[in-house]
Amino acid sequence: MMPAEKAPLLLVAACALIDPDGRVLIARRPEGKAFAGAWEFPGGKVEAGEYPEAAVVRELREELGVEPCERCLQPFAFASHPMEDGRHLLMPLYVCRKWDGFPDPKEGQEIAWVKPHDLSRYALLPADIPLAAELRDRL
Ligand SMILES: Nc1nc2c([nH]c(=O)n2[C@@H]2O[C@H](COP(=O)(O)OP(=O)(O)OP(=O)(O)O)[C@@H](O)[C@H]2O)c(=O)[nH]1
Repeated sequence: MMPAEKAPLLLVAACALIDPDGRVLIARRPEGKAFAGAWEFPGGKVEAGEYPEAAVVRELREELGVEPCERCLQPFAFASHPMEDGRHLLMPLYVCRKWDGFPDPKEGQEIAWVKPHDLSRYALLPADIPLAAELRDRL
């Protein structure tokens, strides 16, 4: 798909937590949010003046109550995807294998630990589909 010309960028940062069995944590967007019911990688919008790694740490804390150390966030891939509202999504995806705490959904979202091969069985957000394929092929 060709990105639209001159679309404002939306910078979102996301993270695939990976457990010792190689499973990836995905979360289901709760009711009330855009794309409710779709599965995604934990993360969110990068705020003004924030850098992406800090946004990931903040969002993992807010959404799941886990504390990754920033240096455990490994850049893995990115999504570049036109959005329905005319903006263009740019989303770095990090992977992280070490964090403090147990993931506990703080926003009523469902979570699942999924083998990379099985990610395609979930209704992922469209921008995440190529990322899931990369996780399957490269993890
Ligand atoms: N967190 C996250 N957002 C994603 C992913 N894939 C993807 O297209 N997005 C899009 O990126 C945007 C992130 O917004 P968000 O609503 O999660 O961010 P946020 O928590 O900061 O939102 P808020 O405005 O409700 O506080 C949404 O448009 C969402 O659809 C993903 O894997 N994880």
